[in-house]
Amino acid sequence: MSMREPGLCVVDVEKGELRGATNRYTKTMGDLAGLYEDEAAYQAVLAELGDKVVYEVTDYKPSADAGDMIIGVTRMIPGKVGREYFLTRGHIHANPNRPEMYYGESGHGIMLLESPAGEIRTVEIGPRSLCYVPPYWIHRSVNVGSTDLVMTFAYPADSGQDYDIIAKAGGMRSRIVDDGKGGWTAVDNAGYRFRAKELVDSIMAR
Ligand SMILES: O=P(O)(O)OC[C@H]1O[C@H](O)[C@H](O)[C@@H](O)[C@@H]1O
Ligand SMILES: [Fe+2]
Repeated sequence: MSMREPGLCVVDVEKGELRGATNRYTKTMGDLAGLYEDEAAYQAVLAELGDKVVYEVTDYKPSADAGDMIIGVTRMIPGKVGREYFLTRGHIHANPNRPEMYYGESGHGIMLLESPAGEIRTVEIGPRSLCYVPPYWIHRSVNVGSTDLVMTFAYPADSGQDYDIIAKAGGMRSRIVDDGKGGWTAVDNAGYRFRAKELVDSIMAR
């Protein structure tokens, strides 16, 4: 690795972005086709939101070198598709043994995690919560609040993102839905298919 200059960015909690970021990544509802359980509700929300940004990431990426680090901010608007709260696409790191941390800035979120073998964990994130995503866990954030969910994150620069792992399993094993009392609950995803043991073993060997 070569010497690099120190950096400084400022987390703008109100805007839900990182001032001084080198990249911006945005998703509209149209980019999230096939992720929600209720297709009719998805079409209705899509028609309502059009090209509105549903979540965005602003990050500072000095390099993609092993040992370097990416820092950034993610912001997701509140809402539901049917009973299901707004979510990010979700991924496992392409180098699956890389971790991540998320720090709650504002709003109320859930980090939904799934191991390659299909175990599920949920971590509730509010302001000043620091969530540790260990190596090998598939992760997706969900906004279960009524305001923007804003989180700061950091992860190794050579992590990468693999989205196929979720798509091939028919989604994540659980969905985060309205519990009917203004809160949230995790329910089974009826379309979920467990990964073959050989695939789980090969991921865990990396
Ligand atoms: O990549 P997605 O699953 O769409 O999630 C959006 C973003 O979530 C987090 O903030 C990660 O640190 C980003 O690297 C990722 O791109
Ligand atoms: Fe990640």
